[in-house]
Amino acid sequence: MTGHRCTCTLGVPEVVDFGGIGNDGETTVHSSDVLLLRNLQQFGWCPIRIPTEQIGHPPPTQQKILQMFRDYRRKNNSGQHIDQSCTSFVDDVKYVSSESGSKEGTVEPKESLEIELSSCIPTDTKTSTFPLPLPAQYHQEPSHDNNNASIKTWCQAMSWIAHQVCIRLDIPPNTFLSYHSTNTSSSSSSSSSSLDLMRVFHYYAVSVPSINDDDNDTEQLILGSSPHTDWGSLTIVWQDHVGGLQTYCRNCQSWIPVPPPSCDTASEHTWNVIVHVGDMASLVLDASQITSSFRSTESDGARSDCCLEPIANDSNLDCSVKSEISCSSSSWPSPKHRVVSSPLHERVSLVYFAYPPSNATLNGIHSTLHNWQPRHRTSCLPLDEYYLLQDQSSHSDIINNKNNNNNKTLTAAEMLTAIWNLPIQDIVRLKWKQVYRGSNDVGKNSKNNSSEEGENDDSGNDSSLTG
Ligand SMILES: O=C(O)CCC(=O)C(=O)O
Ligand SMILES: [Fe+2]
Repeated sequence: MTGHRCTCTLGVPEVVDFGGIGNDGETTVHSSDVLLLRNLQQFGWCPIRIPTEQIGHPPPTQQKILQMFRDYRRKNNSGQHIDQSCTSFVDDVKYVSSESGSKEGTVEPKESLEIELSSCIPTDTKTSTFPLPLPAQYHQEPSHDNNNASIKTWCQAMSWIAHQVCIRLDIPPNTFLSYHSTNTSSSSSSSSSSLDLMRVFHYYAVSVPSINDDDNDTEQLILGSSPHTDWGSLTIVWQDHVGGLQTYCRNCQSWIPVPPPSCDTASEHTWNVIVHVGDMASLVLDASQITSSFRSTESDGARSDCCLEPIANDSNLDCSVKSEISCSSSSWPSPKHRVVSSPLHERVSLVYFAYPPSNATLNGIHSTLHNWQPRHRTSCLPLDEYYLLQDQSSHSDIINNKNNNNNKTLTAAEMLTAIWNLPIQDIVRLKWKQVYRGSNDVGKNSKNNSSEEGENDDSGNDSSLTG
């Protein structure tokens, strides 16, 4: 499998253990929180270990997820894997048989199940809650005919983890994550339904016959997920022991495997997850404010090893130039990542995509987090690196003029300006339109859209990014 150890000075982020002693998660900042902060600032991702007893439900197993997919395929009367693109619902869970995330439109050899967080909230939670209740609600022993309940439990657990990350970093509520509201159907402007969703992936084992036997050096890579950054605020990934998730090290310009849990550590006693910084968080972040909250209790002995670099105050320095100099200081990069399919082993993962409140804007979140103008942000990641700011439509979509009404391609900087004051929900809807192919489906909220608005993705109601 391609990918090797990162040889540059950055190394890889150390695992953060949420089970450390004295963790009250509220007032005291502990060394594990400092490590979490440093990892996200420096690498844009961080492996986290959480004792199952904190979550109240064991992590999934590969076996359980594979059985689940067999069940859903049977329900969909489809024994097929890759050939035909289809989406269908079993209650709240959407089955997606194939998709593509690349501009080339290549079908990625995987299938997925998708659930929106708003479908997973216990019905007795009528008011907004923060953090979300632990998934005790679904604590019943999962059985084969109870797949949806298991998926909801996992989604709630992943959501809880995302909230814990924010609490530990002292990130203000309703910036990276929304207070939860069950009120998804309300059109009241004061209520903001959560856009968060979880996807369960099954990556097929795919091998490509070698064209030239002598050509041993040429590795045939099959990508279960093409290179991308995540659009939202935070992503939480649980992967099985097979591995295949890789992160691009912009420093040494190579793909680095994100170590999967070994069979030993992949026990029911521990959730091993990865947290990724998403594009929206990366774009709005002023690290200095959060860093300063860590500095304010410098006398705390547990934090004596805290040596966070102050954010560079050369904020007028051109971003791309800064990235040439160093991406190792507090920049909260949105990590580019991909999934390489194994020729031998099936792989499963849970991926929880967290978004800011749906009616927030990047501008508003930015103001809450700090008082800068966007062009003065200190992030050293060049704007071209954000997939949120790229048109990810396949070439054929662009040629067919489906997504780009006047054929004008915006630069990343123009795109940032175009989306800066848009409600997050409009940005997300536009992004899903770019990557979902093979059906009229518009991805997230498609079910809600069709029932509420009675129209498909050609709706004229969407904001346009085409200037
Ligand atoms: O399956 C994984 O490990 C990651 C998938 C991913 O990056 C994504 O769907 O955005
Ligand atoms: Fe991703």
